[in-house]
Amino acid sequence: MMKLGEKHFTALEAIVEASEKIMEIYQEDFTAIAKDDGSPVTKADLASSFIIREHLAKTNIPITGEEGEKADFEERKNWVESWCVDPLDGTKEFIKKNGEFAVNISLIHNHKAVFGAIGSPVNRQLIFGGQAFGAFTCSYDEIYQSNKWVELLQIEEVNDQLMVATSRTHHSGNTLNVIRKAEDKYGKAAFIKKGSSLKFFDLVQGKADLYPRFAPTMEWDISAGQAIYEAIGGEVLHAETLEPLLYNRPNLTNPYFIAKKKVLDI
Ligand SMILES: Nc1ncnc2c1ncn2[C@@H]1O[C@H](COP(=O)(O)O)[C@@H](OP(=O)(O)O)[C@H]1O
Ligand SMILES: [Mg+2]
Repeated sequence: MMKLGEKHFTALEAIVEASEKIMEIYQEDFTAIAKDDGSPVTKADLASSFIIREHLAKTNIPITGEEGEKADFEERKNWVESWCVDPLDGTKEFIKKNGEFAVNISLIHNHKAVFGAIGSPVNRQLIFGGQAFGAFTCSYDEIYQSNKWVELLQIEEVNDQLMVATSRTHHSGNTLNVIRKAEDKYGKAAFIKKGSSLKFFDLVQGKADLYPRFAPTMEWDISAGQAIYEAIGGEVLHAETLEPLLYNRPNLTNPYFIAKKKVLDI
């Protein structure tokens, strides 16, 4: 297994520092404004984006992110390596003040998510890793104490009761079809409802077996989680082709997908 390098630590630091700013704003009376696409944005999204960009600028690797300039595909198609950043994933949950938001950073290499890190600002906990590194969890205070990191175990079994992760706010009929199919094989499912990429905390710890998503998401919502999950026997598959999702695509909106344990057979 490879050890994390300087750029990976820069990403972890960026998440910790951005999270501190997010939590400062979380305690205040902030307001949300609507973006051009109608989705909400707050001072916290923008402040977090600024901090993360400042950190990642040290790596000289270009960035695709939810907030800030997005390069055209004409330029992006030449990128061998790029960061993909969601400075505040789950803005709706942040506004509702239910704690279910996250900060996501992934590293894309030739369209594949090779490293990912997700931070929970409320719990001050990180998950991070990739196929070359393995996957780990640690608290925000432990990023430079690798002896305190907990290595996440390879996922080898489906839970006795099938556990399905779902969005708190975005659903569709097809999600139910996939769940029914899995239930035919594994019995009645129970649900873990959670906003944002925090769902990947449940997936990588094996608590959730399946996360079918037949509603829109963007590259920065899922790529970090995919990199970590793939390191330990999880997969994130295009719902139609059943191929792993690729990134830095012309269209940054993801296809519908199914994230699941590899051992879960549907
Ligand atoms: N109509 C839409 N188009 C694109 N992405 C959407 C969308 N509706 C929701 N999303 C994505 O779904 C994410 C929330 O996921 P969930 O429903 O699992 O909590 C949002 O993250 P942001 O809050 O960062 O915008 C957003 O990126
Ligand atoms: Mg998001």
